[in-house]
Amino acid sequence: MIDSYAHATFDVMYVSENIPGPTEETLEGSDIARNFNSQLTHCCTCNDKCLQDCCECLKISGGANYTLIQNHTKGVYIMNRKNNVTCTYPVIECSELCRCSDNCGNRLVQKGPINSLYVKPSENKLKGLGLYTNTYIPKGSFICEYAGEVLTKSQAMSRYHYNEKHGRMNYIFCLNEHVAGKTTQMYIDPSSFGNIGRYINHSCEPNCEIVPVRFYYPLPRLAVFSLLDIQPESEITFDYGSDDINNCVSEVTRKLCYCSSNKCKGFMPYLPC
Ligand SMILES: C[S@@+](CC[C@H](N)C(=O)[O-])C[C@H]1O[C@@H](n2cnc3c(N)ncnc32)[C@H](O)[C@@H]1O
Repeated sequence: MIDSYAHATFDVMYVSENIPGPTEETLEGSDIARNFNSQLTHCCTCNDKCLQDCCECLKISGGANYTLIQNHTKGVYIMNRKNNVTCTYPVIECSELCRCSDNCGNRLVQKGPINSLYVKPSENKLKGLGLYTNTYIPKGSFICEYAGEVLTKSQAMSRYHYNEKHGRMNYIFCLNEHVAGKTTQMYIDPSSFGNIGRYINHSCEPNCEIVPVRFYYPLPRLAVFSLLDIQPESEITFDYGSDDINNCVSEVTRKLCYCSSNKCKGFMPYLPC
């Protein structure tokens, strides 16, 4: 994958995609590993371009994943699926394991992030840094991954409490993956190993969402897709708690949200405990 944002800093090791966190010899650790392995090795035998009716990767995904739209300069692939479909089927892209060509329309996230992103302090300094775009992004576009270490719940909770105790920002994202009637929960932490997506702030009225996408290897990718047309110089945001998993904590302990949307709920979502 080409990721032109890759760079080294003294406190963050840049990784373009999710990496496994520390091994955990527990039931939870082996459950997550089993789930990952069961997702491995999907591939198709299409000759060139993949079509919905015969491509195995598209069949598992419940239909076409992406659609090519044309504008006057170039074609752009956008997400083709409604939210309820995304929840029921995993998004599986074609990959090196498949026989189809590299130009197959079912390869998007693996081509890497768009190249218009930059990091700067947010308008409200209390949010810290934020991720911005210097070009227009059409609705449905893939922007970048939110990549870091994949952790079990107990690992995530212990890091979360450590961050709280030491007044450090929390980067851990809880992914609820709903596939075939089963929900798998996993935690992604880009604080020490992360990519450009680690700078995306929360908004109660976001312009992006996270979609789990798989190709080639079993860890899911957290792909950030635009929910709206995004204008140049806008901040990229998603809702950290869109599954409404946050009602188990009293409001006293919750952090204030500075997203400045008219629909702001006042508090940041909280990790499920
Ligand atoms: C994934 S990081 C985002 C990048 C971070 N702002 C930075 O400077 O590196 C998440 C952290 O950013 C801050 N943050 C993100 N969205 C926020 C919001 N809407 N209101 C207040 N703080 C926010 C919180 O400290 C949160 O723990």
